[in-house]
Amino acid sequence: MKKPMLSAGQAIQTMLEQVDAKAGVESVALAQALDRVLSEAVFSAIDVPGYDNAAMDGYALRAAEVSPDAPLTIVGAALAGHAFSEKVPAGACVRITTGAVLPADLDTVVMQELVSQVADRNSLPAITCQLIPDVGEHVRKAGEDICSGQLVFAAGHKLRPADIGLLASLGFATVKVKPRLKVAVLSSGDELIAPGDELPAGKIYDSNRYVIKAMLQRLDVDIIDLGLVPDDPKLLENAFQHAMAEADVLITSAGVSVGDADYTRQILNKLGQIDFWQVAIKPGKPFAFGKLKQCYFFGLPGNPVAAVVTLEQLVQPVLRKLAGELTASAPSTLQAQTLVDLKKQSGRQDFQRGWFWQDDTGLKVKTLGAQCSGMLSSIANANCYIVLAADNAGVQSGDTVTILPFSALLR
Ligand SMILES: Nc1nc2c(c(=O)[nH]1)N[C@H]1C(S)=C(S)[C@@H](COP(=O)(O)OP(=O)(O)OC[C@H]3O[C@@H](n4cnc5c(N)ncnc54)[C@H](O)[C@@H]3O)O[C@H]1N2
Ligand code: MOO
Repeated sequence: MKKPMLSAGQAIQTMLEQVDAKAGVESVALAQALDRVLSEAVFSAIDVPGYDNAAMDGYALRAAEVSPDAPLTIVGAALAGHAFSEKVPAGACVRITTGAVLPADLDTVVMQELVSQVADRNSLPAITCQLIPDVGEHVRKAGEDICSGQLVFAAGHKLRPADIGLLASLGFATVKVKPRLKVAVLSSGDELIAPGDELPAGKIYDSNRYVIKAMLQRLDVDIIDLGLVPDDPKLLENAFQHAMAEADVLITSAGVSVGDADYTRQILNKLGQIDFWQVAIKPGKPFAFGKLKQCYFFGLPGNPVAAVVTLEQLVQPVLRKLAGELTASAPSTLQAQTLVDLKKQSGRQDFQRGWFWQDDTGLKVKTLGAQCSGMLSSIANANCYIVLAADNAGVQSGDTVTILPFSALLR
């Protein structure tokens, strides 16, 4: 009996169970660490801030000494980078700027806008406060952001821009990260012509390799471009051997369906193994996963939209695990009202391309023209998928549908 096709969830689960994060550690300069995945947990060696300091420009004083009738004599100034280290006598205060060390024995900062400049009984410059402050007001306490010894990031965290700033604030000049994945990419098909070349009749431009590489750039992997490979089993096998020697992953497009020139499966069987080659999604049914010894193989369908959808939905979570990223939670779906009818044949989970927006009554979504899996414009003009379950038989305008906003790979 024919084996039932895997659902998208089952396919992802099957692949995730079979892959382990790439081994190895690299030390990189912090300025080069954006989008890299931490290979070990990061703990802070210092308190941030390192000392009690002013959160406002104004006057540092003892809150208990503030009274409208008792001017506080200004005995000095504490500036950011220049502490006031003398003793502050009773009845006195210190001019202070934002970020300056709070002088010892003082507990509060009053904003300069809330004081009046006066003279004390010896005609020295002094202030009175218009309001009685709370103790500790406008003081940033040592360690209130991060304490020495605190876990800052777990191993597997992918560094975002603010994380780089945080690591700099903790004094890290370098960080230990996982090595980047090496991903080989090829397009196969005798009908393909490189963009820029003349287009003879009956040929098309290779778009898959370009969209695949662009999406992979968002994942911060090293790309090995194996180019355009014609439907020639020997040349395809050579390209696969090249990937096996140099890459952690090979991503191909086309050649995994049932066409006469679909050699990919034969070569995979010869050089490695195929785990599965069909998934019950539309577009994207002819999707193959396998192994070429140490190199993982993802065979994307040739139809351009199917290639994009399978790379984003099925391959992305596996690449993230291979890159050592912490297992991410399932992508967040939203509910929206469709403003168009949606046709659907039952059998496969459908990823229709849609455009969603918010209006006064909630989230709305519509499709933009035909949903053919050969039409890249359907995805280039979209910002989400409308996800219809395998057993859904169509949706009417006004119904509520599940949408999945595009992930970072497509934004
Ligand atoms: N009898 C059947 N025919 C097809 C089936 C099926 O189940 N039974 N599945 C269809 C589906 S679904 C898809 S998707 C395609 C995928 O087939 P392949 O992955 O083997 O790819 P090809 O047949 O070589 O190409 C399909 C289509 O995509 C164009 N293409 C291929 N590579 C590129 C590229 N790099 N850039 C732009 N466009 C590309 C190619 O010219 C074809 O038009 O099979 C269906 N057929
Ligand atoms: O994957 Mo195919 O593109 O479903 O039509």
